[in-house]
Amino acid sequence: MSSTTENASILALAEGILSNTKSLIEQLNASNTALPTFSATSQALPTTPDFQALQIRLKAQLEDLQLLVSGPASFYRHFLVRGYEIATFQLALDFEFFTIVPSKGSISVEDLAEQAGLDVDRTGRLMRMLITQRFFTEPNPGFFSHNSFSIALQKDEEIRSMVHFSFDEILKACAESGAAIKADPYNSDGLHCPFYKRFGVPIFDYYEKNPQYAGRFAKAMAGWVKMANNSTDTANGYSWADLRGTVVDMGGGSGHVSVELAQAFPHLSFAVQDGDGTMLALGPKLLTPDLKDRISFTQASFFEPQKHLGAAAYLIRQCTHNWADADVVRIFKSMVPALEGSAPGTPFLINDMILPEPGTTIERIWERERRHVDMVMLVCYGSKERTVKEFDKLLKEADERFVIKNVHNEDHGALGMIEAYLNHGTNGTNGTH
Ligand SMILES: C[S@@+](CC[C@H](N)C(=O)[O-])C[C@H]1O[C@@H](n2cnc3c(N)ncnc32)[C@H](O)[C@@H]1O
Repeated sequence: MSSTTENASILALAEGILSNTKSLIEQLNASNTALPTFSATSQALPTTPDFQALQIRLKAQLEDLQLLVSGPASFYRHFLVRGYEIATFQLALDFEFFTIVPSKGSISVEDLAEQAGLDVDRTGRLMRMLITQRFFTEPNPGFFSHNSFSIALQKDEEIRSMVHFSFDEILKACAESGAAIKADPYNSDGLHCPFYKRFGVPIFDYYEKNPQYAGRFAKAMAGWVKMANNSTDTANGYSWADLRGTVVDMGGGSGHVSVELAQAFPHLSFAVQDGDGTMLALGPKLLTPDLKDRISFTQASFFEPQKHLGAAAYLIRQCTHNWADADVVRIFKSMVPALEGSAPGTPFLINDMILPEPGTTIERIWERERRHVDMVMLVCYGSKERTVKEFDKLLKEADERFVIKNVHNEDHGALGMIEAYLNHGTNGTNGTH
């Protein structure tokens, strides 16, 4: 359940919009940011938590006003054609309109069509459809230029990769959702999900077999960090300063999170583990000389018993959401020998998105952003994002002695941090430090 403006009159909504727009302008003035326009030279907006909170409030009001002003019939008239709007955008990405249209000046429809390798008629029709949605402009008939929204995809290859991969393989997988789930309505995992139905392999195997798309996926993930603004959630989500020793970063990929933490907390060392040797091999290249002795890389599967004993903490970041419940229980079980072999109270840190418990009153847009990612998991991995209660249940299923001691960032930020431990203390201790 999300907080709503459900019973607000359209006038109250409009007044709220006016008041929040004034606050937004004040924040922009205070940070010396020019007011946004559709011009290709419009300045980027701030990404501070205060500004984002205001954006979310305003967007919820704008959305409600738009819905109420439209009414259901007119709303569905526009909703049902989103598939065509998405097809237009997919074509613009596939035919590289965003990079072909020059950053300054304009390009004729004929030149754009020739460079894109597409006929002039459909090039013009696609561009004019996009323009109605506020991507690109047509300053003179038959000549196209960028606006602030289209140029954003030219300027940043990582953000463009995130958008393109979403409109390519992920959209194709989404289109198989009905067929995949109807074929097997009671099973959901990497082999029973729309991605598997579309491509015949689990998603990680797909990228192993298609290195050209694996490269775009890696860039897309870097783009997502910029768009979701979540890079600081791990560093701020736990009291790393209180730890001493080595943090094991399970499923750490190239180790980019360990690198960031090692820079922020120079007293700690990190042992990055990942199942994928190729991703792991990228890690040592990220290391500056001062980090070389503090970060190690080992190929290890988190489904196998954890071999690194006596760590200061075990971190698993953005991995549990890729796996179905039964697999997550296996991952948690594989931690038990290491936690038994470590000091009582050694933290097991699960750093993943946390969904609100049903019935919690929160911002609708905030919840929707989390449910978007939950749907990514459903479609691409047959897995899910979880509430704290769901994590607790899986931990207990793996071993009754798991206890959740703390939850950080539960109701703000993009990623939460569950601080669990294995209660194996002796002499009546409860296992905590
Ligand atoms: C979504 S990425 C998260 C990477 C990193 N922890 C982060 O937060 O950016 C999931 C990672 O899990 C790794 N992975 C998949 N299966 C694994 C396994 N069985 N054992 C260890 N790592 C695995 C993938 O190679 C990938 O690096």
